[in-house]
Amino acid sequence: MADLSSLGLSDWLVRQCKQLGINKPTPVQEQCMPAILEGRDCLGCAKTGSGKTAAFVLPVLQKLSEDPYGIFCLVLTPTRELAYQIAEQFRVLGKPLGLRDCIVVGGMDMVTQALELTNQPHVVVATPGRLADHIRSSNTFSMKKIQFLILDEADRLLEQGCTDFTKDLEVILGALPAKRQTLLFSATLTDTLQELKNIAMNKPFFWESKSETRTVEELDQRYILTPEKVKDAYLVHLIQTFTDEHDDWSMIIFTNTCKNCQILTMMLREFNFPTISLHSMMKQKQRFANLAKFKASVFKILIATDVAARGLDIPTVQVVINHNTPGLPKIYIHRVGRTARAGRSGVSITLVTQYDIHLVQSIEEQNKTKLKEYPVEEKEVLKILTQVNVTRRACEIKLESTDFDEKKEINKRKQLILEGKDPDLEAKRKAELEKIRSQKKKFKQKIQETIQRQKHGQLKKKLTKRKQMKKKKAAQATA
Ligand SMILES: Nc1ncnc2c1ncn2[C@@H]1O[C@H](COP(=O)(O)OP(=O)(O)OP(=O)(O)O)[C@@H](O)[C@H]1O
Repeated sequence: MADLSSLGLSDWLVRQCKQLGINKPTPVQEQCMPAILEGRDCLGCAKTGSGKTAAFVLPVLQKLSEDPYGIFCLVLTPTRELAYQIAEQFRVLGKPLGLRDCIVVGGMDMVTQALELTNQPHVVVATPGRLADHIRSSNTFSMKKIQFLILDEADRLLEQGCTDFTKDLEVILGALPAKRQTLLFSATLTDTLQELKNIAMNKPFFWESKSETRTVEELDQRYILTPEKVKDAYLVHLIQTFTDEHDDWSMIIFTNTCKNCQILTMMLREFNFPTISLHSMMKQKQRFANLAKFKASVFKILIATDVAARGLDIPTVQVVINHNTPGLPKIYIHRVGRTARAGRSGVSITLVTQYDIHLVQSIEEQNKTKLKEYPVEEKEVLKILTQVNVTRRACEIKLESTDFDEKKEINKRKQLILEGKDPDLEAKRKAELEKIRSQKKKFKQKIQETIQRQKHGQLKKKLTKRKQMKKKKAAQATA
């Protein structure tokens, strides 16, 4: 295996890596870094926890040290917490350069970000929505000279859907030079490969880890079959047994909605489990504070929605529990990838109800691995069933009394005001965007229908003509 200096990194950068415990390159780093240093676009698809962040941070810092200017590099990532994590890696590794970075994410003060952007930082790490807002609303900074555009978790940034980033990415790409290096990384790239290649300008270098499975060998993937109504009792029992059998541990529990996240946190606290939550209905400062407390092991259990499913690198996490079975195999891969990172071992346990069997089958099929059953004494679970369900119900009632849903709207408005935006104007803008989208959709449908009608018409004409020809031939034959 090559070493970091033979891959083209200067001594100062190799020394920085060693300080971080990065002594030998991982496969994705060994394969992708030389191509990036040669100036090529690159698509890197490697398993969770395999060092994809350093695979792009290191070559960017190497190139920046040869020609320091700002804005040199733009990194886009789907969540705010990931943006902070990536910026931290740039900062620590790029310290000898006096690296100036700027984090541009939602939920934080826009004016402060705008001032930082005007200082032309070397590296900008952003979530697409907020950066697009800055581009739309001001021309006090330019990205026309950037050398690198990086899409971390690229498939998530490019996927179409209700929360897609498409509009914002179009605005951002319009503000970048065509002549640049484009690097795209993710653990689940291949299903959107063509779209990814469209973004990457010139014959990208493509590398993906050879193994058939997307999850690492060190990950022990388990499941528990449980009726929906008994699921929470299994969860409490799992945490209790884990607490009894281990001293130094921490776990992430993924669930499907912000409300469930809130209720499960309240419920587990009733059982004196040190639990904290992370979801998109929380104020941004609270999200960062909770994540910091979990990373510092002040709380051992983090209950999160999929806002935490990708990229977060927290070495102490030994267990990931899926309180709900993820709807897509790739969500499963990213969730369980929060443990068993950088060669460490880890366990994932998915609570599978009678409604989720088909989901587990598609996870096993796509990931080419069989989940093994996790042994649990069912009678032990049934002993606490009533207590758990009563506690959960009490938490639900308590949450309802706080108007959690209405609070969502109030929070959103407050957040917008904090960010220096007018909530009513935002609501109007969103409504207009929605209207344009639905008009575009109707227009597309109309075109499709017209094409279908034309095809149908042409087909009809052909059939009539064929019939007439047949009749003519028949008449000639009888004449
Ligand atoms: N060459 C290396 N040797 C040892 N540890 C490394 C090396 N490169 C990165 N790491 C460490 O491995 C951990 C995981 O790295 P990173 O977060 O970049 O993984 P990833 O591939 O981006 O994972 P995900 O797909 O979940 O985002 C980090 O703590 C990082 O510091």
